[in-house]
Amino acid sequence: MAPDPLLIRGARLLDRAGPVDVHLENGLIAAIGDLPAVAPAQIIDAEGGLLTPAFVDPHFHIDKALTFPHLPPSGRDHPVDAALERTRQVKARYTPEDLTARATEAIRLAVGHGVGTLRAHVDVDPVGGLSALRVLADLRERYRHLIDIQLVAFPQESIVRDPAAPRLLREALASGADVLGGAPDVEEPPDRVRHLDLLIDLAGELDVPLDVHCDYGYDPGQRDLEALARRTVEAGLTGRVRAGHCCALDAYDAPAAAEVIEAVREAEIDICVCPMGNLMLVGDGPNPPGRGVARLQDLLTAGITVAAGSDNMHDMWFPFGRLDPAEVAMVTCVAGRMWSERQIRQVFDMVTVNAAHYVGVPADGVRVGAAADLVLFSVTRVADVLRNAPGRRTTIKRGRVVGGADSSVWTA
Ligand SMILES: O=c1cc[nH]c(=O)[nH]1
Repeated sequence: MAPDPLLIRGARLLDRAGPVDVHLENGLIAAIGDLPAVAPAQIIDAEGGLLTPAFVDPHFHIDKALTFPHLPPSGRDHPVDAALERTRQVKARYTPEDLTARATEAIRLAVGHGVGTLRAHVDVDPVGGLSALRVLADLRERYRHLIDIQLVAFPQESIVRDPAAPRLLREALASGADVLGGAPDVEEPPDRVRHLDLLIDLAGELDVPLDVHCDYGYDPGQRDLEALARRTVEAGLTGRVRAGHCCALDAYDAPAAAEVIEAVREAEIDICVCPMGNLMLVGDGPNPPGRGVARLQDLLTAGITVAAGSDNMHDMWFPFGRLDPAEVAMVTCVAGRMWSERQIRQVFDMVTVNAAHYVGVPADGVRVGAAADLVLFSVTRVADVLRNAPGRRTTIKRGRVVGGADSSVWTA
C-alpha cells in the first residue's frame, strides 16, 4: 500500500541556500520548493534541519555482528590471523536463532541511523554452507519495508584449495545471494590470481555483480587490485566490479600507486574503504608505519567513485562500532586527513551517493523524481552530523517514516 503523502516543511538541503519544503508521494520526491500544505498530507516541521539522501552502507559483515562477547581467546600474534581463526571458530557455532537475534539488532541500528540500503557480506564456505545466507535472506524479506538489504556470497575461506567451494558459491547465487564476493588474501600468494580468475569467470557466466575484498595488508608487494582491474577489462566486465579495503594502496610508492589507480579507473571499479577496522588491524609491529587506508585523495582526483563502509561491528574483526555511517565518515575524514569543509562534504558523499553508486542503486540525491529514501537531521551542518552532535534523526524509506536515532518509531 502506498504511504500517505508526506510534507517536510522548512528543511535545509545540501548545496542549496535557504530552507525549502519537500513533498513526498508514492515513494518518490514529488516536489521541492515553497509548497502549499496538501491536505491530508502528514506534515513534519524540519525547523531548518538538514535533509539528505539516506545513508548507504556498502560493506558490512552482518553474520559476524555482535559476536564480540562470545569470542574465544586467541594465541595469534597478528590481529588478522586472530580474526580469521576466531571467525572459523565462532561461525561453526552459529544457530539460526542467534544469527536472527544479532542480525535483527544490526538492522534495527541501521534503520535508526538512517541507512536505506545495506550491502551485507555473508560467509558462504564449507564451515557453514548456506545456512547463514538462508537466515539472512528471510530477514531481508521480513524487513524490506524498512531497508533494502543486498546479500553478498562471501567466500571467507579458500576457493582454490577446496574444489567444492565454487559450487557452493553457485548455489548461493541461485538461492538468494545478490552479489558474488571474494577474498584472494585468504589464498597462498601463488593462488591469489587463480582465486580472482574463478570469481571473474563465475561473475561473467552468471551475470552477477562482483565485490572483492582486495589487498588487506600494508604490503607494497600485494597487487591483487591491479590484477582484478586488468581481468575485469579483459572479461568485458568493465563497470560491474567493486573492490573493498584495498589497504596496500597506502603502502605503494607514488609510481606504483599511479599505475594501479589508472588500471582501476579504466576498469571502472568503485572502491570501498573501511577505515575503522583497517586502522585497527592493518600494519605490522607496535608502531605500524602506515594504517592501510587506500589513498583517498588520489583516487578521488583520478575520478574514481570512493565509498566508505562500516565493515564489522563488535566482532572478531572490530571490537567497536554501532552501524552508523556518520561515524564511518568521521573516521574516514580522520584517516584520510580530509579536514576542510569541502573535504568533509566529499566524505559525506562516500556514505550516501557514492555508496549508492557502489551498490548499484540510483544515486540521485534530493531531487524531484528521486526515491524518497531520506534522512532528516535536527542539526543543520554536515560536520555536526559527522560528530554526532546532540539531536535527532528521522529515517524515511520509500516516503514513509520508518525510524529515528532514538529508535522509537522502529517497529519490527
Ligand atoms: O576478510 C574480512 C575482512 C574484514 N572483515 C571480515 O569479516 N572479513
